[in-house]
Order: sequence, then C-alpha cells, then structure tokens
Amino acid sequence: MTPIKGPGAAQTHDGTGLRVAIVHARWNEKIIDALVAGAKKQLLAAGVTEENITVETVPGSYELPIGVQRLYAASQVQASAGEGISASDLLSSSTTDLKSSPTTAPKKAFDAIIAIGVLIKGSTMHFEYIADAVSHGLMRVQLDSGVPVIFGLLTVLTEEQGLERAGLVASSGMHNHGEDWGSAAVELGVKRRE
Ligand SMILES: O=Nc1c(NC[C@H](O)[C@H](O)[C@H](O)CO)[nH]c(=O)[nH]c1=O
Repeated sequence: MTPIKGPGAAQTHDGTGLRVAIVHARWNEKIIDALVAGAKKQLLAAGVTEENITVETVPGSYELPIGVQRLYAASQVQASAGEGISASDLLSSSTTDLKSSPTTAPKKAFDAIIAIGVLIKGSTMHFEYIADAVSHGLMRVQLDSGVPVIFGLLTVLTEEQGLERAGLVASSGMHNHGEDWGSAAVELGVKRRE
C-alpha cells in the first residue's frame, strides 16, 4: 500500500540565479553532515551554483534562529552596499560563533535559508525546551524578515531515528530529509521572486 505520509509529488523549479544559505548546528555531526550534503545535492540539481551556496555553522540547534537572523541581515547590508560577503563580514559576535567558509559571496541577499539541526532526546526536558524555542524562533525570523527559512530541525527520540532520516540506514527505506529541505528552499526562493 502506498504510504500516505510524505512530502508529496516532487515539483521541479529552476534554481538558476538563486542564492541560498545553509546554517547548521555542529551537534550530532554524522547526521548533520549527511543532511547538509542532501540539501546541497538538491540545490545543485535545481541549478543553484556552488558559489551561490553559503554554508555557516553555529554551536547547537538553540543558536539556529540567531545565526539565521544575523546571516540574512548581513547579506542584506552587503547587497545594499554592492559588495560581496567576505568571511570577516559573516563572522559574528561571541553570541553566535558563526564561522563561514572563506569565500566572498556575490552581491545579493539570500533568497532562502535552510536551518539544519539534530536534537536527540536525552533523559531530561532539555530536548523539549530547545525544540520549542528553535521552532518558534525560526518561524519568527522568517516572518519578521520575509526570507523563507526552511525548517531542517530533526527532533528524534533515538540516534537510529536520526540516522534513518538522514538516509544513512538503507534497510529503513527512509530517504535523506535534507533533500526535501533543499527542494523546499528552491521552491520558496523562486516563488518569492515572482
Ligand atoms: O543537548 N542536546 C543538543 C544540543 N544542545 C546544545 C544547544 O543547542 C546549545 O548549543 C547550548 O545549549 C548552548 O546554547 N544541541 C543540538 O543541536 N542537539 C542536541 O541534541
């Protein structure tokens, strides 16, 4: 029986000319790395060029909202100044510890930003508080700023669940959810321009 749950029929959108950022936490990096790779794969497949993809990191998922907010604001400032975005421009204050690849990005504000984190339930309520804060925080950033922020926060009860959703457990039949997020970023980025 065909499963009901799922992202629905894939849509194709032309990502040529889009500028997309991926902001990811550094906790649970084996799963994070696979999710980021899946998102990037879809961006490139849709025509987003390598130089139009900026990858930033923050310490953990709790820092995703501030990391996304600061990165987008920096890209707007740089776009209005007509300058590329250099690593020094993207480096943050101590609060968010943004680290960026030492490349100069093109003169354009981001069309979409993918926030990626992996929260794995422990024996305390920490998981719940971070999940709640981050989901509300990312929603607020996107509505306040107008830039689509793709929700790439895995909130899993076990490491196995996280590995499965990063496409790292073939026997599970589960795909890499990062690919869905890459496709969503292209769709929202294109629709934002229309
Ligand atoms: O605790 N578990 C996790 C976690 N904690 C750190 C938190 O996000 C933040 O960086 C610190 O509290 C400092 O502000 N961050 C994650 O991304 N995944 C987890 O599973």
